[in-house]
Amino acid sequence: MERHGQKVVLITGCSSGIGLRIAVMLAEDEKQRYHVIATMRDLKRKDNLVKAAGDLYSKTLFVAELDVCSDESVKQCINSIKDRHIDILISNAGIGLVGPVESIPMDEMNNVFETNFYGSVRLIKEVMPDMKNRRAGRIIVISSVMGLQGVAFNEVYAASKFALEGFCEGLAAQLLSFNVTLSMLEPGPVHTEFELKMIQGMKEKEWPSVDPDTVNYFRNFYLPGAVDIFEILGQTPDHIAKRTMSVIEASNPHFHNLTNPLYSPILALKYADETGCLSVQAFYCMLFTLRPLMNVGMPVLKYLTFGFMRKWRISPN
Ligand SMILES: NC(=O)C1=CN([C@@H]2O[C@H](COP(=O)(O)OP(=O)(O)OC[C@H]3O[C@@H](n4cnc5c(N)ncnc54)[C@H](OP(=O)(O)O)[C@@H]3O)[C@@H](O)[C@H]2O)C=CC1
Ligand SMILES: CC1=C(/C=C/C(C)=C/C=C/C(C)=C/C=O)C(C)(C)CCC1
Repeated sequence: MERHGQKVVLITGCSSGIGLRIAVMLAEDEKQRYHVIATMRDLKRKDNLVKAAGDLYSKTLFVAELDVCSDESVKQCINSIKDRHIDILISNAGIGLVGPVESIPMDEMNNVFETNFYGSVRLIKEVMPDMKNRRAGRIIVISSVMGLQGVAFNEVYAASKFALEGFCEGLAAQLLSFNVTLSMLEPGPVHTEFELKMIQGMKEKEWPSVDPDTVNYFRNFYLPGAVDIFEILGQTPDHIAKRTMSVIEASNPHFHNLTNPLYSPILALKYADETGCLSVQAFYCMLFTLRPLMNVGMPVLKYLTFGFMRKWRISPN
């Protein structure tokens, strides 16, 4: 187990998607600068990762069990690492939740917060004191554009990522005095199992306790819109992994790291108008009246964004 001179990186949620790709990309580093501890809550799901790592498995990439929802599992995993020494922590594990709010049981909402918000907090709390002591370390949190901008029918997921953004914004300032950097990655749509669960899994679902208008808006407006957004803006896990690598390698990493410039016009609406009316109205129009235009492509979305800004007499700068 070669570790000498290598940076120890711990990543959560590596059984699939973004976590898997980040783990493999770091393990493949030509200069072998990273000792990657790729964790997952269920080791029975490690086959895809092991296959993707190939010869690097047990050389630069190691697999360990870690469930971000369990104090015991987090402690056990961190205690199993030599001197508990982690140079780079990548908090990636997360789950989505889509659908009309009135149909979602409170325990499902709790589970999203327990995983996306408390899962990252639990991990950071366990690793940060050692980083502070050593006056060195890097923490990267995979947030989402939905941590900066709410999206209809994703209210609870967005709330969990907003919570994470708020928590980390405070912490990032505190950590600077300990020479520890904290950076958020805010991807837009990425083609992973997450997409399948958030879109495909929703198509056949019944909503017996929800009024027919809301079901109609969800099925016939939101879902086709989300399909378009994934088609037009969707990135690959490889793209997110490359961006993560550049944050790791930056001498002064940024706090926010939006991975998808095509999503920027949507976010610009929010920052252009402090009353919030512009983005709420624009989202309303994009969802209910203008969605068919979106599959003409992103230039249309950009045009619409600036159109709204002109209408509201707001300058883009
Ligand atoms: N895909 C997208 O469009 C976007 C995703 N993101 C964020 O990216 C991150 C990764 O998602 P992505 O790769 O797309 O989706 P995947 O569903 O492919 O991966 C999610 C990973 O998180 C793991 N996970 C879930 N719960 C736990 C837990 N309690 N403990 C440890 N691991 C857990 C899953 O493990 P298991 O296999 O056991 O379920 C899986 O490995 C998430 O935080 C997500 O919110 C952000 C923006 C866009
Ligand atoms: C932008 C936009 C929409 C959908 C956005 C989606 C679906 C974004 C998904 C982001 C993801 C998956 C982030 C993960 O963390 C709507 C509602 C169709 C209305 C028109 C504008």
